[in-house]
Formats: sequence, structure tokens, C-alpha cells
Amino acid sequence: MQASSSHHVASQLEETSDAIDEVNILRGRLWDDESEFDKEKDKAAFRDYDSACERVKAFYKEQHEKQTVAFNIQARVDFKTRKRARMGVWEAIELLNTLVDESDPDTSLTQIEHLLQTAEAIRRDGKPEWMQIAGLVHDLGKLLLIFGSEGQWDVVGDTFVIGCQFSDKIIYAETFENNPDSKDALYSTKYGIYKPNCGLDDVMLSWGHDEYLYNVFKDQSYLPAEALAMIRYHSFYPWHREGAYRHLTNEKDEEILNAVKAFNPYDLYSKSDERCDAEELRPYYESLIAKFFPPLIDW
Ligand SMILES: O[C@H]1[C@H](O)[C@@H](O)[C@H](O)[C@@H](O)[C@@H]1O
Ligand SMILES: [Fe+2]
Ligand SMILES: [Fe+2]
Repeated sequence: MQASSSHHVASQLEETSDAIDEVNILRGRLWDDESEFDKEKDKAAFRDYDSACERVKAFYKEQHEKQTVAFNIQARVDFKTRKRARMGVWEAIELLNTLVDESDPDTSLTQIEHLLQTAEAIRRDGKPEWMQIAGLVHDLGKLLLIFGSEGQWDVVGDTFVIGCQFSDKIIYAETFENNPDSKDALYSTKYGIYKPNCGLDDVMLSWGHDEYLYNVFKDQSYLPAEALAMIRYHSFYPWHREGAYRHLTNEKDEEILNAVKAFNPYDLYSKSDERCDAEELRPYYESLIAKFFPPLIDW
């Protein structure tokens, strides 16, 4: 290689690495910035499962009994083989509106309001459009309820790992006692069916709205990996909040954990925000939807 062209390559490389640095700095800022919720004091009022109502307790009792390896394999087979519906994202948001989430101690608002509140809180904090859109759609997987789920227990609620010992970091962990997998010779062991630090991509999370929606969007959206991770793991509180399952995760998971953690306050604490006017906000969000999704999606 001639001296001048190698010089050229070197300076190009330097430029590229400057550009990468810049992106990383921006990325860092994206996660580290103080969000509007950091200033609030009474976060403890959220997710107070000790004093949650009977509806919430009954929900988790049922879910923890019924989320087994056998059920989860079947749910994934059904997902791949059944046809459900074909429609656009805004239509899906409106359709979801009829649902009341039995697992949620913190909101009795409709789902469309929860989605808009989450997206609006992200927008107010000046976060990028892809994160706003992640906020807008993150709970659309609850559509499973009208696509023939068994109940609410296989749609909503926190998620956890199936196929190994149920973590004691899961809320109401004692209710796994009635889950047959907790007595299984393999599934009840620390690693169960997994290898140490195999990574979350190779781990089966309990089936519900996160896992379903991730599978719908991974091939039918232009969302970046961080947005897909926010969708897939937003209910995985035992991992992203309690630090469980570190014996199964790998380095790649540590990176996406930052994204999932950055998303969480908007999902959780926006539940007490002012109510949103869907019709007023619709044009703005329709324009974002058009950037990140095809006009029609197979749900
Ligand atoms: O009750 C909530 C549910 O409404 C959310 O959509 C889910 O993401 C949470 O993890 C769960 O605990
Ligand atoms: Fe959710
Ligand atoms: Fe949510």
C-alpha cells in the first residue's frame, strides 16, 4: 500500500472511530440523563404487592401455577402456526382499549392511556423517536387476550424464567409451590435445562405480552435492537430490577439491561401522570408509526 493511501485509510479510520465515540457518548447520555421521575419521592407507592388487592393476588397465584415448560412450548407452537389478525398499529392500539389488566395494582386507566402516557413521558424527556414509539406500543402484546389466550395469566404480569428453579426474587414466589415444574427433577434445579451464562436469547421466559410482541415485531418493524429489548424484557422485573438470573445471562445481556432499565420508569411511574387525549395526540403518533412499521402487520 502506498504511503499516501495508507495515510488516507488511517485518517478515515480515525474519523470513523470519532463517529463511534460520539454515538457512544450520545448513547450514554440517553441512559444516564436524569429522567423526570428521578425527582419524585414516592416511588415506593408503586408495585406494592404486599398490600395489593385480592384481584392481583389471585392473578399471580393462578399464573405461577400454570406457567410450565409444557405450556410454554405449546404457546410458542401456537404462535407460529395460528393466524390471528392483520391490521395497522393504531388500529391495534384502539382495539386494545377494551381490556382491564388484572395483574396491575397501579392503574385502572385504559390501555390506550397507559401507552400514550408512557410515550408522552419519554417524549417530554427529549428521548429519541424510536424510544417514544417503543413506549407507545410496548403493551400491545396484550391483544393476545382477544386472540384466544387461556386467560389473563398467559398474557399479563411480570415474567420469569421457565425450565429452571423459580427465582425467589419473583413477586409472590411462594405460589410456585403448586406449579408441577417446581417438583420436577430437572426443572427445579438451579440451571435446569440451561448452560451457565448461556444468554437470555437461549432462555425461555414465561409466555405473555412481552414475548409475543417481540416475536411479532422482530420481523415486522424497523425498530432498533434496544427498542425490541425494551419490549421483550419490560416485565422481567426479577432480572431488570432485582438482579436475579445472573447465572444465566451473558455480556450482551448486560448491555441491553441498560436500555431496559432506562425504559422502566416511563412505563411504571407515568401511571400517575395526567390523562392523555388520544385524538389530539393521534396525528403525531401516526407519523411515528409510519416511520417504524409497515402499514399492515400480521399479529
Ligand atoms: O401488572 C403489570 C402489567 O400490567 C404490565 O404490562 C407488565 O409489563 C408488568 O410487568 C406487570 O407487572
Ligand atoms: Fe407490560
Ligand atoms: Fe406498560
